[in-house]
Amino acid sequence: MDLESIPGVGEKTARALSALDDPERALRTGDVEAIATAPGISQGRAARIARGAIRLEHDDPGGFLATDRAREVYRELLGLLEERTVTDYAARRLETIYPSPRRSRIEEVQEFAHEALERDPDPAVLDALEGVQPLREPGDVRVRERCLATTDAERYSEAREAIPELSVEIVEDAQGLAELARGYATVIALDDSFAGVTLEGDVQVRPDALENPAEVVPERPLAFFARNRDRLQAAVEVHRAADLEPPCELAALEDGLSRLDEDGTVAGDDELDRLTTAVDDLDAAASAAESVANDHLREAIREQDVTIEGSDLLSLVERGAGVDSLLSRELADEYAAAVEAARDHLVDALDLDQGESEIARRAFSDEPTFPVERDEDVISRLREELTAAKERRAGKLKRELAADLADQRDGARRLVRDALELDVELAIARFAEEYECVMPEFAEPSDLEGASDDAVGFAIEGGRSPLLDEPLERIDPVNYEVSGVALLSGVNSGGKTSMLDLVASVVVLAHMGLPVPAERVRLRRFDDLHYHAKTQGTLDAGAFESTVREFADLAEGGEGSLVLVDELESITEPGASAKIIAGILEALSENGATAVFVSHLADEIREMAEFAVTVDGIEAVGLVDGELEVNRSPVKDHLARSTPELIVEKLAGESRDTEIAANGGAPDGTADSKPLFYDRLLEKFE
Ligand SMILES: Nc1ncnc2c1ncn2[C@@H]1O[C@H](COP(=O)(O)OP(=O)(O)OP(=O)(O)O)[C@@H](O)[C@H]1O
Repeated sequence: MDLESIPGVGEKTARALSALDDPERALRTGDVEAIATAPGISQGRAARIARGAIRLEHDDPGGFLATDRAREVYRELLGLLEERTVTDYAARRLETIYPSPRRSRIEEVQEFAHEALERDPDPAVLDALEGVQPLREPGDVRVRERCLATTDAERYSEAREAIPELSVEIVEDAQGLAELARGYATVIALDDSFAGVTLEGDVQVRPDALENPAEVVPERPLAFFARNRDRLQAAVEVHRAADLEPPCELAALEDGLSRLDEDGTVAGDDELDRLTTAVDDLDAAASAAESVANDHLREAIREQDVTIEGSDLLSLVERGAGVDSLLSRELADEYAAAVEAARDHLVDALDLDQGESEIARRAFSDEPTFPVERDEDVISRLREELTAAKERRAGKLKRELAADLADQRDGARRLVRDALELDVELAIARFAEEYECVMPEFAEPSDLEGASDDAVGFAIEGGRSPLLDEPLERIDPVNYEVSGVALLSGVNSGGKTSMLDLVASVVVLAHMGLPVPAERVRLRRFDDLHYHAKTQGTLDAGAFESTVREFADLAEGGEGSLVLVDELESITEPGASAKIIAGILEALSENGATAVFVSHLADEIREMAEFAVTVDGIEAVGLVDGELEVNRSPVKDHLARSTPELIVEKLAGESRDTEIAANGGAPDGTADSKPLFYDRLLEKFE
């Protein structure tokens, strides 16, 4: 894919994108999180780039949302969908779903949405999703106890490049290797020439090391799993809770993860734990062993009566001998017992094996001294021995675990991706469930050929606007169908604006490829949506001029457009408004656009227009306790009575009833002049 051909992607961004692991996959699947890992690309920009790539793929000219209000409606709908995601990934991914005029794009998302509607937003799945996040690449791994060695300068550079986790050292000869082995637990020699050389310490000759980095640094593959352990675990739980088909063997992955600590070390191995504890506790255990011996000896000396002949004492003193000699002469057995207790303590406390015990026992000499002291050299040797054993064990376990997990890496990536995609699907499923949505039916132009008279613009049955603040059960489902151009009249607060919001929401969601909040919706595929909200107050001359200009553009290219306009008359004086609106409607009608204009001047506009413009009406069916009772579904071809007319009608009716009551049953027209007045007003409305 030529990245620069994506709308909105210039040379610099293309370069940033090509730094991604698999830019095409990220763009094709709308993986905003992955795109946003490219240098200098924010999440918002990543979503725009993903939308650009989709537009390129579907040859979509863009610009479906042609006005501010249309864009606002899209944002609000997107907000409602995003509210229903658990992960940030899903929220960002939803931003790549936008209204498109292209059939191929709509059908692509529809296919996804159909699958989404099959999903069950089980709370256990939503809970498990809380822990899922896109996988992180492990940071720099440094392994200090192992090094690579070579005599060759070229090989040295190669090694540094291939295995940056380890130090690489240049050596002259086997002597150099031996020196290195003193500083590192393991030395890996890269040159063939060292084959057969035997040296003290763990020195391995592996000329193939650079080709098998995972064997030399199992820490590398393990770091990926260690860094992402909790995320992977959460993704496993999502698959279980949602009963999803897993892309890898869950039990094997879980087993591998359970053997891994977050810092990349292998967990749950008794031998490694024993060695680690022994190294950590060595000093403390040696001190405790000394105390055991000294307490023992002190006790023994205290209880012993030491009898010594004068001549012996004299010879001892003359030889300058100390109490040690006395100990060896008089308390040899007690001393031997005390030292034995110290040795046993050290071996037991550190849980040493036979070879280690042999070294440990030498830490306390048979030569009597008081107080008893450990031999530091022996303790150091023991420490080296234990540390080397620990490293060997850890290395072996890491290599085994890395080999077990190596095959799981791709599966693990899929596992997390599938879990995150499920969140996107569940958000759509929850939206559809909460707003009782259905998939809309698109009437393709071919379906309409030869049937242009009853060609549908849109037809909504039982629709409920998701933009209304009311809870769903308080919203009356409405029906409305328009083909061509229509005026929508109606009582104040009858729901005209809400109707336009509903039409816009349904059309936007349908062109996103998503389900719509209605019992049934049929519509044609539109090229763009021009939704003009009600302007607050009269526009000044400049703003008025620019609005008229906008409509001039519309009048030029309205075929395929859906135009929704709310009370355009407020832009100027009523008389002028009616004329302008009539002119706009004529042009739109000639161009074959679909349009709904909400207006209180429907009657006047109809008179001005040079074609038979349809006027639909949202009517009050009566007044209940001073409140209008409204039939919120517009009546086709029917100018709705205005609220004042309804009130006058009500007053006329009431005063007639009062008169009848006063005259004992029949109105005579003499008792009161009010009914006459109300009737006169009513006549004006006819
Ligand atoms: N379908 C519906 N079900 C329930 N309530 C609704 C419905 N449609 C509108 N309403 C309620 O009626 C109120 C007024 O609606 P809306 O603003 O759409 O009326 P309007 O006819 O455009 O009013 P105006 O003539 O003053 O511009 C809304 O705030 C909403 O609470």
